[in-house]
Amino acid sequence: MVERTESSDTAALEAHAQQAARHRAYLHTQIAKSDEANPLNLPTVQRWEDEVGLAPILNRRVLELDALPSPATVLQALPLSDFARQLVVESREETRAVLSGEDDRLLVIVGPCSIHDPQAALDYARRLGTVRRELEDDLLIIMRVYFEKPRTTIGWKGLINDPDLDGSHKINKGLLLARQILLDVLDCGVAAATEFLEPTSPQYISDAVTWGAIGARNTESQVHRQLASGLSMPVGFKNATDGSVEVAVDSVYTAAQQHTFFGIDHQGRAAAVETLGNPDCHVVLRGSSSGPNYDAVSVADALSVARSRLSADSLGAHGLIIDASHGNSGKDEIQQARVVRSVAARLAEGERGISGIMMESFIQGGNQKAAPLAQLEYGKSVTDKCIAWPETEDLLRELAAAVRARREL
Ligand SMILES: O=C[C@H](O)[C@H](O)COP(=O)(O)O
Ligand SMILES: C=C(OP(=O)(O)O)C(=O)O
Repeated sequence: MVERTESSDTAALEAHAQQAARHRAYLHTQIAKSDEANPLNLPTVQRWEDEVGLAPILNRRVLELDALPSPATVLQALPLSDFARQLVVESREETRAVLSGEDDRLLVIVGPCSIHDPQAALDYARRLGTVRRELEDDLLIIMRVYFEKPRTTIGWKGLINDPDLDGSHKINKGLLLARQILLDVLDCGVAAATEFLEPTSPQYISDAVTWGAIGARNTESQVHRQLASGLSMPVGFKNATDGSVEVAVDSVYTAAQQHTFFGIDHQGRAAAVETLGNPDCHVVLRGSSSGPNYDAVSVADALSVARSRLSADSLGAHGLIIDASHGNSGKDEIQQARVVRSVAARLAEGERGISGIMMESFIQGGNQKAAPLAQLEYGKSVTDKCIAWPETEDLLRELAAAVRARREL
């Protein structure tokens, strides 16, 4: 097991609370500013096609180009505290160790399907922080802090894209708000997981992320595989929505290689990005439109595909993660809890191929239709149905007991 330092001690957290409160007050000023017409005094983007006489053929379907702050501007305005930086470094290393089997704990990625309300996110993070510390000998708990939602067709695309949930798409505000929430979650002593969807958004938030996901709708995308090859944290590739595990294994293989692709640097300038390859990628089994794949046979099959594919190229194959939601539960929170219990039972019987589990959970169970915050019930998902907090606590304790049982075998 990776040695844990003082960062998880209650005393260190309390000492940190004052600094975090001052930090939050500052951040609120920044967010308020971002609601103004021209946050951070950004230059107006000129319709260049008019100037060069290309208006009849260029940007014919582009309504508006609004300037965004550079990643460096956002990172400098909202920096990680020393405490948060240490938590990210340690928790990334712990995650890598759990995935490779050096650490016998279970990785648990748990939290709302999507973040829409900063207050509810922080409330959830505080609850999770307490359980995280209580169960840290058996579970490595990381909170789902998801700001970008991949849609099957159309729908709310998450807090970064539309922070006011009203179709106004204030991405300037969304970026700052998302970053503030991540900093707040880390300051509670809770490491964060997120899905990376837009290829340039990681430059604004990835320093605060311990585990990244590439979702089922993007797992076969070259752009996302390239992105993962340059990310600094372990990344899980979901199986495809049609159930294909092979495309996720191909992703793990591809993301481990070096790539050169289009991106932006921290000043927001277009850049050819050259990456080293990410050896800490792995598969996430999330079920599919044709049914679940969390059962023992599906897990063994996925591991065997991954091991033969990756060891042939001298790449270490990690254990995999079961996503108890999505295709594994038909997005039903009652079924999701059953999936978690079934996985816990198998762990207790000695299953070692499963390194982690993902659960969608929030303060209240179920979900509601996305709408502006004032019209919403507090602490309830605006995307997929979530397990309520009291049951989440029970499930976390059951998973910890299963890990202890597995250890004793
Ligand atoms: O996790 C959330 C959803 O499952 C995902 O964004 C797809 O949602 P949709 O099918 O409702 O668009
Ligand atoms: C969208 C998600 O999952 P998937 O890509 O498996 O549908 C998610 O985890 O939020």
